[in-house]
Amino acid sequence: MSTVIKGGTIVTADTTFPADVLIEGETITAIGKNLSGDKVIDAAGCYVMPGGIDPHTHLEMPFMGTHSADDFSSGTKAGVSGGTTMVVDFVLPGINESLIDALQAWHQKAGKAASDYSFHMAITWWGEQVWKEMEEVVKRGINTFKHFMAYKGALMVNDDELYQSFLRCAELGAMPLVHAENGDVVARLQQKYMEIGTTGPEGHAFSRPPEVEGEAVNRAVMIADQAGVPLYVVHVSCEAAHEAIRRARSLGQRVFGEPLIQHLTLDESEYFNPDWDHAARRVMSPPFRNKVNQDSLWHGLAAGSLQVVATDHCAFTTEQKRMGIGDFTRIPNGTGGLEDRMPVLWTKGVRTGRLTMNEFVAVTSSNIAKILNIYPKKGAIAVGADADIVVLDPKKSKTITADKQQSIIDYNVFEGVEVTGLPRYTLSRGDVVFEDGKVTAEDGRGKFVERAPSPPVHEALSSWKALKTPQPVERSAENMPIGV
Ligand SMILES: NC(=O)NCCC(=O)O
Ligand SMILES: [Zn+2]
Ligand SMILES: [Zn+2]
Repeated sequence: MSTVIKGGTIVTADTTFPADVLIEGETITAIGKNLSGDKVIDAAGCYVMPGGIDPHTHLEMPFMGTHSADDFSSGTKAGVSGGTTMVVDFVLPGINESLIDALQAWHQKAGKAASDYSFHMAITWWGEQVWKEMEEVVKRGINTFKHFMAYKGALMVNDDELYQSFLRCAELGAMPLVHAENGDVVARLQQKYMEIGTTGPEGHAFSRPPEVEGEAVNRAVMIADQAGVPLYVVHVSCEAAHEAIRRARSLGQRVFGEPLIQHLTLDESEYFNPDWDHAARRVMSPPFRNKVNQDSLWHGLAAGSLQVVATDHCAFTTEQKRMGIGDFTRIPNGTGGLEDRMPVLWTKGVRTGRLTMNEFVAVTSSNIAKILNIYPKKGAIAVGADADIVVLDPKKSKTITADKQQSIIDYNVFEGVEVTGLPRYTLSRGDVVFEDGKVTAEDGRGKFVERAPSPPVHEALSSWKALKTPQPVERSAENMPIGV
């Protein structure tokens, strides 16, 4: 069966032009004028763009004594409602747990995904077993390893572990990711604010100032440079972190930065709300920042010093958040956003002139597809690409409300925000998975996307580092001290 998307304007990361798109099976097979197919999707007045890729989600993740509430079913359905057709989730092995066992457990959970997915592997502990298993993980289609520089006593790894793991990534053609915050200082600041009686959600923000993030990004950048490996910094929230990335890139280092839609559009005043629930629902790490930091992130997207907009979707219900009444350090960290990332970014970015439509496509799909080495199978409207497509109607509006969302939590951090520019249709590998405001995708239709190691940036950096490695000085006998 073939499908043709007719009458729309194609928007890619590079260009914009009117054309129809023909899909046969799961793949785009032609792009041009006056195409015909068995089934017609009307895209008149719409933009036809690659489906979004959200490279940072935590679905059904065990964390802080509970589990994130959205699973691979509700999470991917939230995604397709907002035009996102692929998520990349984090496999989180327990301490001393085999990476391969943890990977199998995540495959099990992801069995109900309604759209495609892939995984990053987290390095939560270090030892010979981890070093060995990293190779097998790469063979199983994962080319990214995540490191937490925060969450002391739980997920955090130290600098020596980071360096060893980064070296291993360099050998395997994989890329390290970091959650960059100085976990030791955060732990002390948490203690300080609890001791002086700041027990509410605002204490979470006070204990994670931009400086602790900036320091950690600088450290990770230095370690990656010494290990000779590219680096991807997740949830970049402030100028201090952005500045470290910008500087590294200006020095020729291969460093990528990922702001979240939450940090781009919500600010720290949320934590000063007198309603405890309101403030706690917005507790995430790093916390929301002030407007100056927000502006820095927008500028980075426009300038290209930041490349990707993600969500870090890690949703907890109000009841779960209340685990931290009287002690902000126990509020499960995380917020939702999978359904809202694309509409909010279109509304606050493209409609305001902060981003072009092509930049929108770049930061929501194409750039991350290249970084993850799955381009142009994903992240492209091109012959041969998977037919993961969003038909975005720039006139369609809604007011975001938890009552109508796919996510199973009981609130939405974007509650009341009016968005204009919504999917008319979302297609995943040729199937219409969202249409007319309704999700039509079935659980379990999503496929695991394997990602091969050694993307071009990795290869280039390895060659350059090999060329630049300091060499021993060859000394002849007459230049050596005599009789020693
Ligand atoms: N970001 C957050 O607060 N929760 C999810 C885990 C993480 O990414 O740090
Ligand atoms: Zn994180
Ligand atoms: Zn995360």
